[in-house]
This record gives sequence, structure tokens and C-alpha cells, in this order.
Amino acid sequence: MSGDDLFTVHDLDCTTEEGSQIFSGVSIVLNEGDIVVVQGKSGCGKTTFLKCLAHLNLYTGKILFHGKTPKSYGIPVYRTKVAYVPQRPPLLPGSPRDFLSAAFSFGARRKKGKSASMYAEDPEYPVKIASSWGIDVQLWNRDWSNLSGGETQRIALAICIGLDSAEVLLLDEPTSALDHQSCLQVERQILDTLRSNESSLKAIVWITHSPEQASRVGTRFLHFSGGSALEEPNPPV
Ligand SMILES: Nc1ncnc2c1ncn2[C@@H]1O[C@H](COP(=O)(O)OP(=O)(O)OP(=O)(O)O)[C@@H](O)[C@H]1O
Repeated sequence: MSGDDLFTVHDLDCTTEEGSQIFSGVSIVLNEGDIVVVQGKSGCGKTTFLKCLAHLNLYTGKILFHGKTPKSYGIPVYRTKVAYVPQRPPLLPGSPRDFLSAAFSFGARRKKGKSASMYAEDPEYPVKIASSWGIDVQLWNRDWSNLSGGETQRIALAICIGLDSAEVLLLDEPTSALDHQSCLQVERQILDTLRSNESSLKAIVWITHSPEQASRVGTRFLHFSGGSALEEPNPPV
């Protein structure tokens, strides 16, 4: 472990409230540019792992972001920098537009000392990203509850990318509700954002059940099985 590492997970254990172990001994160090694809059978603990990384789930072990614990940042600030995008975003009150306005006024998301924040320069950036994925601008004014699964998924992702506050993105099956064409568009945008010098994004942990998607996007491969996780050199076939 070094203070220069972007994101370190060391000997992570997670147990349910009833005391049954979901996984143990998971360790990985993320470097800039990594897309760690997380795979494994349904129920093996992938979502729980991402929630632990976002400090949304209890765990033992060590998680360090730039060498410091989540608590040392303050958890709300940490979660803007290590951002979890759930597979099915919870039903929020109001519309995506309401959410965007609230997020914009939330100081922790604002950049300090960085001049080229896409979001700071253009508050409509998330809307433009979603628009490039086929999301009509009018959908932003509709209640979340009246959006389809695929619309909700794309808008939630566009907000997260467009806010440009996250250095580590934790994506939980981000394209599971999308048709193939939309899926490829979303993948392209995420990869372009990671490679852009103007974006804050430095690394991604990405759950997918699709071997094809794993091969397209992954640079590293973490396989969950039998209560532990092993890094594999190649994508699954
Ligand atoms: N809060 C909880 N209390 C008890 N058990 C839980 C809790 N959250 C998750 N589990 C259990 O932990 C295991 C791992 O769940 P998790 O959602 O992480 O799996 P997953 O690999 O993401 O599954 P999928 O691929 O189906 O999304 C499952 O058996 C699940 O039922």
C-alpha cells in the first residue's frame, strides 16, 4: 500500500446482519485508467462489494482513496469522489431536473482549483450526454416514477458522468436495461470520459453479466466465487 495509490482495497470482509459471510479477503489496488470488470454468479456478492467500496455497506478491512480512509474525507464528500451508480436507481421524489438542480447546489460536488470542469462550465452537460443516448430533454421534467428502466438508467448515469466529480465510478450493471445499440453508445461515452484529460474520472469498477461487454470495456477482471474474489488475467470466454 502506498499513499500514491488511487484506490486500495485490502482484505475486505463482508458479513450479513444475520452473521453469514458474503465474501472475505478481497484485495485490489486500482490505478489510473483501470476498468476492473467484476463478474460472478448471481448472488455471489458483486453488488455488496461495490456498496462496501462506496461505504454504503458495513465491512471490515481497509479501503483507502489517495491513501486516506473514506471517513477522513467525510462520507458525503467521499461518495461524490467514489460514486456508486446502482443497477436500479431508487425511486427518488420529483424529476431528474429537480435532482440535477439539487446536485448543482450541493457544494461538495463543486470543483476547487480546477478550471476546466465540464459541469461547472455547462450545467446542462448531463442533459447533453443523455441526449446523445436518445433521451429527449422533456424526460428530465417527468417524475422518476414515470420513466422506463432504461430511461432511468441512462439519466442516472448521465448525471453521474456529467457532474464530473467522481474519480472512481462504481457501476452496477449500468446497461442491463438497454438495447444493444444504446448499450454501445453508453459504453463509448464512459470510455471516452475515462480517457479524457478534462474529466475527473480515473478508474471504474464495472459489474456485468455479459462476457461480450467484459471483453469490450475491461482492462482487468475480478471474478467472485465461493466467498472470495480472484483477479484473472483475461476476460471470460
Ligand atoms: N442486507 C442484506 N441482508 C442479508 N443478505 C443480504 C443483504 N444484501 C445482500 N444479501 C445477500 O448477499 C448475497 C450477495 O448479494 P449481492 O446483491 O451482492 O449479489 P450479486 O452478486 O450482486 O447478485 P446479482 O448478480 O444477482 O445482482 C445474496 O445472497 C444476497 O441475498
